[in-house]
Amino acid sequence: MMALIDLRSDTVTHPTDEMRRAMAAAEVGDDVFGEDPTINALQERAAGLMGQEAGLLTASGTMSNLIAALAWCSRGDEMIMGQEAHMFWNESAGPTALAGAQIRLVPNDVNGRISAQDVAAAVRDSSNIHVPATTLVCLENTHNRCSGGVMTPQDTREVVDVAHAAGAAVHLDGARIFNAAVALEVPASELTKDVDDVSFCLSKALSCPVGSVLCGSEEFIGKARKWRKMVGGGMRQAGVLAAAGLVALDSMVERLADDHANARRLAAGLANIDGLTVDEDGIQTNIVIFEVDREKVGDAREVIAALREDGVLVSHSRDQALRMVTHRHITAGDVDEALSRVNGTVRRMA
Ligand SMILES: Cc1ncc(COP(=O)(O)O)c(CN[C@H](C(=O)O)[C@H](C)O)c1O
Repeated sequence: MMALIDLRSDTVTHPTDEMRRAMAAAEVGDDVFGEDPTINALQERAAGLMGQEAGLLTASGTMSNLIAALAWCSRGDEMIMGQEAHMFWNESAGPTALAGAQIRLVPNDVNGRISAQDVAAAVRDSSNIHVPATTLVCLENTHNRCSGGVMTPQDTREVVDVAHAAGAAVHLDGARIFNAAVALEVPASELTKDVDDVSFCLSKALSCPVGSVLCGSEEFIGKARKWRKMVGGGMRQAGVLAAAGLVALDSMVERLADDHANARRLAAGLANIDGLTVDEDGIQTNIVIFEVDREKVGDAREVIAALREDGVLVSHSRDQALRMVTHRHITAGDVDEALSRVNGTVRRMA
C-alpha cells in the first residue's frame, strides 16, 4: 500500500513528540477563572510576539475571527474585507449571522493584498440615514486563496491609516502570520503591531493539535474574553493545549522556511507538467494554487479523485484551481514523489 502524500493543508500536521511531552507535564488550572498558568504564559508570550498588550487562547482561527467581529461590530454595521477572504468564503457566514455585520468586499491583488485606495473608496458615510457605518476592516496575512501571498509592514500600515482615519478598527486574520514573517525575514510584530487585533493559528504550520491566539489591547481582550465565553469558548484546564503552543513558538517558526522551499520546488515541478498552470514567481510561502486545463486534463474535482487514487491528497481552491500546502510532514523527497505521481495521473487522464 503506497504511503499517501497529504498536501491538502497545513492543518493536517500532528503535534511533535516534544509537544506531547510538554502537554503531559503541563501545569493547569481553571482558565475561566484565569488560573491556568500555562495558558497565561502562552497568551503573554503571544502578545509580546505580536507587539500587542494581551492575548486570548481560542479553539480555532474561525473562532478568533468571529470574536473580533463580535467585539468590533454592532448589528447593522459593515465590515470591509478582500473578495477572497477566508472570513467570507470559509467561516459559515459567522460574522454576518452572529455579529449582524454586513460584509463589503473589495478586490484582492494576486498576493491577496487589499489597497488603501479601495478601502478608502469603500468606507461608508453613515451620517446618511440610509447608510451603515464601517466599523471594521479585515486583513489576511498570509493569504489562503491567493497562494499564500504576503502583506509587508508598509502594505499593512497603509490600510491601517485609512481605516483609522475613517474611524474603523483593523482585524488581521494572521492564521499564517509566522509564514509571512519568515518569508519577509522580519519579526512578526512588524506585521502586527499597528493593527487593532490579530489572530494567529497554532494548529496549522506550527503543528499544534488545536488552537489560535487572539491578541490586542487589554481593553479589547477583556471584551473578547466575554464574547468567547458567550460562544461557548471558555476553557478549563486547557494548559495541556497551551503547552504545545509554547513549544511551537520556541521550535516551529524558523523551520517554516523549509516549507516555503518545498512549495517553490513543488511549483517548479507542476509548471513542467503539460495541462497544469502555476505562477512559480508568485509562490511566497507554503501554499501552491495551480490551474488544471479542463480540455487537456479534465474537471478539477475529477482530478482530485484521481490524484487520491494515486496517493496524493490535494484540496479544491476554486473552479479549475487546486491547492497544495506544504508542511512539516512533507520532505523534498515527498515533493519529488508527489510530482511523479501527479505527472502519471495527468497523463492517464489526458
Ligand atoms: C486564512 C485562514 N484564516 C482562518 C482559518 C480558520 O482556521 P481554523 O478555524 O481552521 O482553525 C483558516 C483555515 N483554513 C483551512 C485551510 O487552509 O485548510 C480551511 C480552508 O478552512 C485560514 O486559512
